[in-house]
Amino acid sequence: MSKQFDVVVIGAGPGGYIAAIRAAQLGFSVACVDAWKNDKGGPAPGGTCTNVGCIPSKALLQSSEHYEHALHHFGDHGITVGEVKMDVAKMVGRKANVVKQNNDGILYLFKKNKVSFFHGLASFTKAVEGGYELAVVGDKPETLTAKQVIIATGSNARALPGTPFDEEKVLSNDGALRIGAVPARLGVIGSGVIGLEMGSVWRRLGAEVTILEAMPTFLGAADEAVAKEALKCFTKQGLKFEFGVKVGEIQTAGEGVSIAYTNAKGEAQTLAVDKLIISIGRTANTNGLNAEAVGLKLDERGAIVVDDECRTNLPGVWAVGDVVRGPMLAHKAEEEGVAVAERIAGQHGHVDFALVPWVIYTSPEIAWVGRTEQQLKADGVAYKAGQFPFLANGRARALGDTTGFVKFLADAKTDEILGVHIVGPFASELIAEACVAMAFKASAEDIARICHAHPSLSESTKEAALAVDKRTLNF
Ligand SMILES: Cc1cc2nc3c(=O)[nH]c(=O)nc-3n(C[C@H](O)[C@H](O)[C@H](O)COP(=O)(O)OP(=O)(O)OC[C@H]3O[C@@H](n4cnc5c(N)ncnc54)[C@H](O)[C@@H]3O)c2cc1C
Ligand SMILES: NC(=O)c1ccc[n+]([C@@H]2O[C@H](COP(=O)([O-])OP(=O)(O)OC[C@H]3O[C@@H](n4cnc5c(N)ncnc54)[C@H](O)[C@@H]3O)[C@@H](O)[C@H]2O)c1
Repeated sequence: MSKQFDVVVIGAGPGGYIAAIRAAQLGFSVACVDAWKNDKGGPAPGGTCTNVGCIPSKALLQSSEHYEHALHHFGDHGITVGEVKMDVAKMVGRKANVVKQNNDGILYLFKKNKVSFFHGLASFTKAVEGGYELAVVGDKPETLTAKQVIIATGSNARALPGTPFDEEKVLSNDGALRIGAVPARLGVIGSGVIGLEMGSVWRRLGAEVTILEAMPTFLGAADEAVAKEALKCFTKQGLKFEFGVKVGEIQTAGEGVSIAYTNAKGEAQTLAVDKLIISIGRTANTNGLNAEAVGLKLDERGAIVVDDECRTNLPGVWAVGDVVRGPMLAHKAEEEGVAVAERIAGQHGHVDFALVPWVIYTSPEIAWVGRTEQQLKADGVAYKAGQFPFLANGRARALGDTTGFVKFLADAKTDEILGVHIVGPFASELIAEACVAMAFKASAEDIARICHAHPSLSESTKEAALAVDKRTLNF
């Protein structure tokens, strides 16, 4: 006997669990099915983000940053500590607890919002009158029928051809978060977000980290000035980069890992490391959905084809998050999940893809929203730029972190803010003001006229807005 719901959500990552909660808030009967298993085989809702992504990576970044401060920066504050040691097992255990708190939090939210949760793999069996039938294979097999289906099945790490992840020596994001002891030499392929965040964690803990990147330049999606400043800082910290490389054979026989590659000059090189993280992007995950049973359309890269409003080619079937086009970010998945639930309810769900912020949680942090200077040039937009360094900010000096700057880009004629780019302390938090301002189509002058608390890092945002009109007060 099948269990009937108005809405069945497949996947309980940030896209899925948020869509399920919003749909329940709107009065629908909702089920959410998720296959993720914790170490004991039990449910672990939250998807990649909670289990092997956003949350655990930030837990390790925090622990390793504390360690680095104790080693190198406490002395500046007059603090002497005894021998500083890192218990990696304890750090990883703390991370596991943080993850579990988030898993439990989602189960609690499902209960609170009366979302029925099923632990298992959901697949389409057939289209039925007014909806779809789905099979759940898991602890307890179930058959569900749904008038509307929201697919939020996320993504998987992309492997290099011929080099599968063994999670012992060749690590995806999953293995990179579970390393049990600091490797003496860590290799990373790909200088994107995961490479920088995970490379930073293990570098702080004492590994010699070498990052091999195929592109000739660093962080092509970021504003060039930000990328330049960040690269300078990371290099000073000891991360080693090689750009413009072509990775060849990777050997794991014997001790460690050996990576053959050609450098930017075309010279054959070999990198020998103890562990290797491969972070070269992710691919949409539709494994196990049985898309063929209902004729769900995928693109050539395996992502579900959707329109701007997350509608698939099938009536009543929607898809959100990493499994569809667009940036693979948790907050983008969440926004799409909310918008889809609202559209199902006949409301005007809306996501402004131009205003999805990016944050890289390194030290310095990197954050931006809107267009970069190079994009504005390419688009032929006349703009004004204003920049303010944290070096001139009193709070940053008191914190002991004066790296980086805030940069504003505003329309030359109307002064509307077109992009805000931050590299420096708490960029992840500061960027929210720029998101709000841009959502309300604020001008740089609007920000410049707003009273910001003193002393605060956010004064640098105001000063960068003033700099657009060449009238900074503290620089
Ligand atoms: C190391 C790392 C760090 C990251 N850090 C950040 C960050 O700081 N900020 C940020 O915004 N983004 C970050 N991301 C990206 C973020 O994790 C993803 O964008 C986000 O998780 C996508 O959410 P989603 O709901 O689309 O999919 P996912 O979170 O991948 O969830 C999909 C869920 O669906 C389940 N599933 C799949 N198929 C089925 C099926 N057939 N039946 C049942 N269940 C199924 C999966 O088991 C999984 O639980 C990070 C990613 C990684 C790898
Ligand atoms: N803070 C965050 O928001 C955060 C953190 C981690 C991950 N994520 C998400 O997860 C996604 C995946 O992260 P990622 O770091 O794997 O991907 P990425 O797209 O950020 O970076 C991949 C990098 O690998 C390089 N590359 C690709 N193929 C290569 C090859 N064969 N040899 C050498 N270099 C190669 C690319 O040029 C690129 O610089 C991110 O795009 C992001 O959406 C977000």
